[in-house]
Amino acid sequence: MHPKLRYPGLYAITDGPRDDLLEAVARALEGGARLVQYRDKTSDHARRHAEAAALRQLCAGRGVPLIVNDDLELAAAIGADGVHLGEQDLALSAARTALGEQAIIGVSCYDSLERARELAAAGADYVAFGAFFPSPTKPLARRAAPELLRQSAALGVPRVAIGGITPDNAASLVGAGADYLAVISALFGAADVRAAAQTFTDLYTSSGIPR
Ligand SMILES: Cc1ncc(COP(=O)(O)OP(=O)(O)O)c(N)n1
Ligand SMILES: Cc1ncsc1CCOP(=O)(O)O
Ligand SMILES: [Mg+2]
Repeated sequence: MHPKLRYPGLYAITDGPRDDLLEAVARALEGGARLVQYRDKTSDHARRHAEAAALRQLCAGRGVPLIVNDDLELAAAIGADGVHLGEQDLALSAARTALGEQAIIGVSCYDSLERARELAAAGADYVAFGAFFPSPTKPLARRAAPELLRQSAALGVPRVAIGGITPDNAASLVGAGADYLAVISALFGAADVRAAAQTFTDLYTSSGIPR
């Protein structure tokens, strides 16, 4: 297990571009977010670099890892803790070579236990499944069943759940074994980001589930 992935909980994924990005992430951290992912699908390189660098500083000050979505070069340039890769992104082996052994490399496995087994064996630091629910951010995302979380318990790496997760449906995923709840809209779209984060965090601190 990667030493920086010892603490399960909320995995806050950004929904930018937005003017108050740093402020919003600061609130998510106050609400207990354990991991942050910078996810910005635009091609404004200068803004993306500046935002990612500022987030790195913010997260490092709280001892929370910052992961960059898709963009290995940006992750390396700002000294991020790691990168998240999907099936359309570069290969795990290329990212490992570029970022080194200490980097957190997470991979999307969608609804595939087979892909999770393969990538965990190849050195992925966490595997992500989903979408578990209809996602406002990615309406066409492939769907996965909570059973997958139970079936993947023996993989030996943390399992992340993503897709349409809200305070109302998250408990079932925690109960099925999700080590992290990756949330975009129900977190950064909330009127009170800190309170929303705290609600997800409380599912771990009050669940009594040993982690
Ligand atoms: C934690 C986490 N899980 C899944 C994804 C999705 O990755 P991907 O399939 O590459 O899709 P995009 O996010 O790049 O649109 C993720 N980013 N983070
Ligand atoms: C990136 C991604 N991959 C599967 S669903 C999703 C988006 C999750 O966002 P939301 O929490 O708003 O459903
Ligand atoms: Mg991707």
